[in-house]
Amino acid sequence: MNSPDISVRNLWKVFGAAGEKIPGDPQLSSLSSAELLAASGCVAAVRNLSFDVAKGEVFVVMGLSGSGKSTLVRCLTRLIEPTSGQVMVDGKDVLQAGVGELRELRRRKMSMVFQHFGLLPHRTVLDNVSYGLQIRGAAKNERYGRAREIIELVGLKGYEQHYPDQLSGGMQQRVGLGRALAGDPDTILFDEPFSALDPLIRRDMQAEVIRLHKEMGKTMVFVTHDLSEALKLGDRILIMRNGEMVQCGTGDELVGSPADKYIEDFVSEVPRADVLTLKWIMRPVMDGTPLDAPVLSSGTIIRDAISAVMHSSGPVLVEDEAGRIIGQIDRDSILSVLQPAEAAA
Ligand SMILES: Nc1ncnc2c1ncn2[C@@H]1O[C@H](COP(=O)(O)OP(=O)(O)OP(=O)(O)O)[C@@H](O)[C@H]1O
Repeated sequence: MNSPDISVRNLWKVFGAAGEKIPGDPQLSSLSSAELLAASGCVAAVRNLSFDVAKGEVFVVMGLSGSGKSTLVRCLTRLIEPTSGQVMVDGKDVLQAGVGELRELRRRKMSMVFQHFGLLPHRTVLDNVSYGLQIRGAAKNERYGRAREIIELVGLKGYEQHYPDQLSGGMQQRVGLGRALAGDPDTILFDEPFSALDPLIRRDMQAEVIRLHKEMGKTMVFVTHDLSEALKLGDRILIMRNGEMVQCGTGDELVGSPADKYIEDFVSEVPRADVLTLKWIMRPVMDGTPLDAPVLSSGTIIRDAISAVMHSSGPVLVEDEAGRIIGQIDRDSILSVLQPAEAAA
């Protein structure tokens, strides 16, 4: 992994009057959510989480409603005050930051895109996008120049003088995205940004995030409760349940090697051929496999290998990143991961 952009250690957020004493109390902290609520009146929304987000990574936080995703992402910039733990950004602990440092962190390093857009209704698109630069004290020419570039980047050229209520939901979220990008932060935090949008617009916006990530390479922390969105966007996905981490890994790790029954159920509907790579289905090379057989990379998604394998008269060899042959696959290995209807086709 690249050097981490964000490093979270033993982070807790416990809501309730006695919240402060829960993390350090071995008895209370080991209770289930329901037991803790009954015993102390507290809700542990984030429980002892530790993880790193690498520079330039798209890190998805996923879980059912109430699992603690929003609380976690808000704790990263202390929009919600964590109860205990450590959040390191650029080698500094956010939990120790003073008011001024925190303001700088939110203005320059980490911007947030919210589900309900959070736009200023009486300001134009241009003023909404340049707002962050205005409160940083940037001169009018500079902030409008930068805002116009960003407006073009997020596909809203021509709408500079429109007001939020003159735009569709998808366009309003483009403004939200533009506003987050305008200050050129290192990291963008997204809290379920597309869940209020129609499915088609949502797909457009997902593609937009993928494009912007490719072009700008920013670190992104993306909260969603939608597994297909998580798999589409995430380099890695952290799955939460009742404030705890159940598993954190790449999409193919979650689908190919679920940590427990909960994750197994979560990923049960995912078309495995679209997510798993050849490394998950290859077998050792067998005696007698011709060495001039076709070769595919172990990182190939199974769906993309179907044609080559089905058209090959024998097995297909699998190589690792260094070009070493590490296994083989054949028609049966492909058929074993296809849905019954696909396999019959
Ligand atoms: N201000 C608060 N006071 C008390 N409990 C809270 C507060 N905010 C959140 N909670 C509780 O913390 C838990 C986690 O909530 P959170 O909103 O982080 O979950 P979520 O996974 O983001 O859910 P959703 O997908 O519905 O937004 C829930 O049990 C919630 O009721």
